Amino acid sequence: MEIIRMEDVSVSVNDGLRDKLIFSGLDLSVSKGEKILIKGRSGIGKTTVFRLILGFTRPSSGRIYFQGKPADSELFWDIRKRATHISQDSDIGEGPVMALFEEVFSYSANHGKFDHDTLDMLLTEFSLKREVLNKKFENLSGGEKQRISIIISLMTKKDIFLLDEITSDLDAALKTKVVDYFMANSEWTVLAISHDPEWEREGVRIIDFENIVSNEDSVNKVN
Ligand SMILES: Nc1ncnc2c1ncn2[C@@H]1O[C@H](COP(=O)(O)OP(=O)(O)OP(=O)(O)O)[C@@H](O)[C@H]1O
Repeated sequence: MEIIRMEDVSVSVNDGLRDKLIFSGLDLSVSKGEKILIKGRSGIGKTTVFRLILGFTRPSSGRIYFQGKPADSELFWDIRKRATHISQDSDIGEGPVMALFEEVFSYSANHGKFDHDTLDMLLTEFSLKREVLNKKFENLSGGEKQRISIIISLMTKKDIFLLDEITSDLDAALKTKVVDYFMANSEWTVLAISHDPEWEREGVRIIDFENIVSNEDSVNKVN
């Protein structure tokens, strides 16, 4: 079943001086349960695709459908209820890690989703000791921050995962564990932006962003 469809989508942003085209001509179809790896050079617009899916960036032209329906403000709310975005910026908070969990799970959208057993299971799964919960988030290593972000995201019980470079600071064994975890659930739809070859697994659709959009650079190259 197709859950997300983009047709001929262009995105422009105003950088304060002028409207700048980020890309145009994006066609993308995502089926439920699919695992997709998005590759492409820095700045080409990969994260922008996640923002389009969540409705935080609107297309300047083209169409977005969610389960066959044209996406409007109401539908973007439905998507946000089902989707979790782990940002490339792993600095998601300050203060004790446990307080961060308490804060995230106090939001009305996440009410009732916190449970200690799942947290313990996920800490073990990703090789974190329970003591990490008492440490200040800002003092954790990059890899620890990434794993805490992953755990928070998993505990919100969503089924669409938008993962932006979530394994960049992990060692090889942990990269494998994280990718294994996201691959194992056939119900989850996973879109991962990554430069890690670890994501290039059998069954993963690899999209080279460079090949599916046009942008000013590619126009310049042609001319
Ligand atoms: N709100 C905005 N205002 C101005 N420029 C923006 C805005 N949002 C995105 N951009 C620009 O659009 C381009 C694409 O950004 P995006 O984050 O999608 O790229 P990316 O492919 O994910 O890059 P990276 O791999 O470095 O994360 C960049 O040049 C970025 O500076």
